[in-house]
Amino acid sequence: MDEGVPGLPKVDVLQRWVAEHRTMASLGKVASYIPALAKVDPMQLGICIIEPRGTMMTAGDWQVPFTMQSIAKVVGFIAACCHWGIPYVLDRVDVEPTGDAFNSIIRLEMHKPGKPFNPMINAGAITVSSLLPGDSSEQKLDYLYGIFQKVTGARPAVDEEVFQSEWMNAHRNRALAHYLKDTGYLACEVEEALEVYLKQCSIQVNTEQIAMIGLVLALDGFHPMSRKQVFPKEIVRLAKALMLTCGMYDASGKFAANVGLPAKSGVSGGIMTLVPANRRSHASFPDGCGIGIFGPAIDACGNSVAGVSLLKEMAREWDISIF
Ligand SMILES: NC(=O)CC[C@H](N)C(=O)O
Repeated sequence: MDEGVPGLPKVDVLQRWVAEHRTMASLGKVASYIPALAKVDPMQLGICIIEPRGTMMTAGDWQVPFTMQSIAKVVGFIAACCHWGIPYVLDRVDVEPTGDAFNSIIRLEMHKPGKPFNPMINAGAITVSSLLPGDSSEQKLDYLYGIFQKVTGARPAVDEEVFQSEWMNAHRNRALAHYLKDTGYLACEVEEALEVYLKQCSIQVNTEQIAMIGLVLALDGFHPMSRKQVFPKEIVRLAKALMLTCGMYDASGKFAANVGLPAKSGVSGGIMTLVPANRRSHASFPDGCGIGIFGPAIDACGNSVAGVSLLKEMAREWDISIF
């Protein structure tokens, strides 16, 4: 723990904030359109912050496992870019925010027919899943899990109950995938792309693992523990730009205004965010950090209510906005 280390935020401050912001969860609801997610205790809130030297600050329900959901869209996008290069991927998915819900279908047909707006919404992420290398869902997932493992050191586990629950209720995602197949943007069969996409959503993590991914992104793809450049800098920069502009769905603008960090949320209540190295004289995290949050009660946009509220307080008090 960093408590008492000069220049670092105090863990007891963080714990007090978690206790205060946990109450905000009553303003949100756990996602119910995936039945397995509806069973979770909505009042949980946990956070893990990891700095490049490996120092960790934690509070609340930081060890509770949850599924990555849309946070995995960042890893999927990085994986596809690592294999194909950026131009090939961006020919198939754009980098523009939509202002629509994460599972919205409406713009696909209305604008640039069929080309998904960005990889952080479902249409874009399903397209990205179809691009992963391999001739089967197993091979594609194997590649994706390998990318995940480069950061966390472990092969990810899929929560089978959540996956089955999503698979049986994936009507809207299936509709998106069929539309993408029709317009030629899906690089494999519909069921294969859906299996890859929904299994990546069902990867089980806790706040420490997503903080670790956030930290590697903060360091432009450099892994401070293995001391290897695990992803090319250009790809990580693009992923962070997408997180900032599209990562919190149609609340991305408000999040940039109120918090000012690249972030990605998921309907299970996770938020992965990061602070880049900051040379401002009183910077709270001068060498940067990765932040993982879990708070399962979400708002109408699909973002953790207590998690966003906690991050606003941190941004205000610790001056961690990138702007
Ligand atoms: N916003 C999310 O986290 C969405 C992920 C979810 N598995 C879905 O596709 O509906």
